[in-house]
Parts: sequence; structure tokens; C-alpha cells
Amino acid sequence: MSQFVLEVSNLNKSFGKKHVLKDVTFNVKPHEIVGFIGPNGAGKSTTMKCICNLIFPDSGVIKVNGHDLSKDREKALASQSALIESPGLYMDMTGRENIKLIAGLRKISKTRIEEIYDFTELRDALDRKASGYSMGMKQRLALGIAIMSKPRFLILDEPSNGLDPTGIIHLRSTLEHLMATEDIAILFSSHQLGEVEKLANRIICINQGRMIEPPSALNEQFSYIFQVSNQAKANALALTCVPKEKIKLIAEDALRVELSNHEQLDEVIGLFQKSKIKLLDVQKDVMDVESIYKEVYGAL
Ligand SMILES: Nc1ncnc2c1ncn2[C@@H]1O[C@H](COP(=O)(O)OP(=O)(O)OP(=O)(O)O)[C@@H](O)[C@H]1O
Repeated sequence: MSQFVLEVSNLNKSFGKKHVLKDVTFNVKPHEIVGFIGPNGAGKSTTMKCICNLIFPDSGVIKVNGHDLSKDREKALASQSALIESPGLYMDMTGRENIKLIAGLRKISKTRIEEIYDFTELRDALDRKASGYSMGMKQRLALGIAIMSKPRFLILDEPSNGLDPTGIIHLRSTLEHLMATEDIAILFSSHQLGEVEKLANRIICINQGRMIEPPSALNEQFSYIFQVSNQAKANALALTCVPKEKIKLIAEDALRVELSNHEQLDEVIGLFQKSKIKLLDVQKDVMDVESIYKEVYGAL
């Protein structure tokens, strides 16, 4: 079993004389939510379409769940699902009929279908025609259908496009719920930088068809501020799993800790709880992604 759900190596793609993907290389690990950012025309959609086999790269290798997309297409595609551009729903059918139709084609169990009904949170609206749904409802239905066959990897191209603020908040909670309940990793592209910051646990950047190093500040997105009953003890405990330079004592009862992943967050909280340190508050340290983005890509 591969340690990655997605491996993209040296992808190149040209449209006519225009070389739009230049040696694009990155990986996605199980259970990661990776945000894919870059200005208009940078190559995000083209990369995603290559991964979904909607267009073919000129060279390079794409492996999904260890299966090479060009050599073992069926297995590679069976491990992934995608929402690219508009959700492919039947608008003159109800939400329930849309789900049942695809469930029938994919031979999905009754229990799973019930889970998907719940996942969409459409409730009574499940029996109304999809044409009357809001963008957010259509998207939840499409997401439910996308995860029905339990893919290990999900691709979302600009999932927050066209959603109002309520829809965006709902999308976030839907994706968080998805991560908590399904064995899945997600790669999503977005221009909503605030959303990327809140949703992704890693960010990858592309510019003019080339992957570029995310600025180190973006990796600090895992910084958490812990307000605790005993700062000295909490500091000593945090030092057992995080290097000294990643911990800052920022107030009498608080410390800011830069973590590498969510597992480390659980580890630190577990250590505090075991040592009976009271956690008065835990907050993700919000950073200004927009200014970092401008720094990387210049004025857009
Ligand atoms: N079918 C196509 N034929 C010709 N050029 C294309 C085609 N698809 C994409 N391109 C070009 O490839 C480049 C990358 O486009 P792509 O859609 O991948 O960028 P993007 O990062 O997704 O941008 P956006 O955020 O605006 O969606 C652009 O210059 C675009 O014009």
C-alpha cells in the first residue's frame, strides 16, 4: 500500500504552443486536506482535470492510491471522486432520485444510501426537484453522491464558488464532518483565501504552471494558542513533542505552539489532560493569508 493517496510527478501539459503545466509534482497523504492555490490561469484546473482523467498530460505520472492512472486506469479512478466545475446533477429529478440513480449504477448498499441522505442534510428537500435547490444544497447533494462509493481521495475544484457566506460556512462544516467520519483525503482549489486557511491542513502553490514553495508563514497555519492553568508545566510538556523554537510564551497563562499536523495537536492536548493541566481555551492562530498570497504572487 502506498503511503500517499495521490502522487503527481513531473506533469507536463501544453495546449497548442502554450506550455501550461511544467513538471508539476506533489503528493497528498491519507486524511490530509490540501488547499491548492494560485492566481487565475496558473494551472489548478488543468492539474485537477489530469488527475481525474478528463484530459491527458503530455508527460508525467499520476498515481491514485498507488495505482498508475495511465497503466491501471480503472483501479486508479475507483479510488477517487471529483467535483469539477458545476455539479453533475439531474435537475428535473429530486435529490433522493439523484442519489438512488447513481446508487443503483454503483451497487451501493441500503445502509450507505441512508448515510448519504443524512450527509446531505437535505431532509424534506430530498423529495423536491434539484432545480429548486440553492447552490449550497446542490453542492451537498453532489458531494454526497461523490462520496457514496467511499473513495479514499476527493478532488474539489473551487468548492466555495457561487456560495453565499452561509453556504460557505455550511460547506466548511460538511467537509470537516467528512474528514471526521470517512477515510478520505481532499485536494481542493480555491480563490477564497480565508477558506483555504481555515479548511486546509497543508497548502500547495502553483504559479504559471510551476509548483512554487509555499512561504514558510503558510506552514505556520498550525499554530495554536493554548490558554492553560499552569504555563510552566504546559511548556515543559509541549517541549517533549515539539522543538523549542516552535513554542512561544505569549502571555502569563498562554503559549503559542507551531504544530506539524492534527495528530500533534491531539498529542499535546492529551499530554495536558494527563497532567491535569486545565485547558482554559484553545484557538487556531489566524494569520493573514491574503497578505502572504500577495507577497508570493505579487499584486493580483
Ligand atoms: N482547453 C484549453 N485550451 C487552451 N488553453 C487552455 C485550455 N484549458 C486551459 N487553458 C489555459 O491553460 C492555462 C491554465 O488554466 P487553468 O484553468 O488550469 O488555470 P486555473 O489555475 O485553474 O485558473 P482559474 O483559477 O482561473 O480557474 C490558462 O492559460 C488557460 O487559458
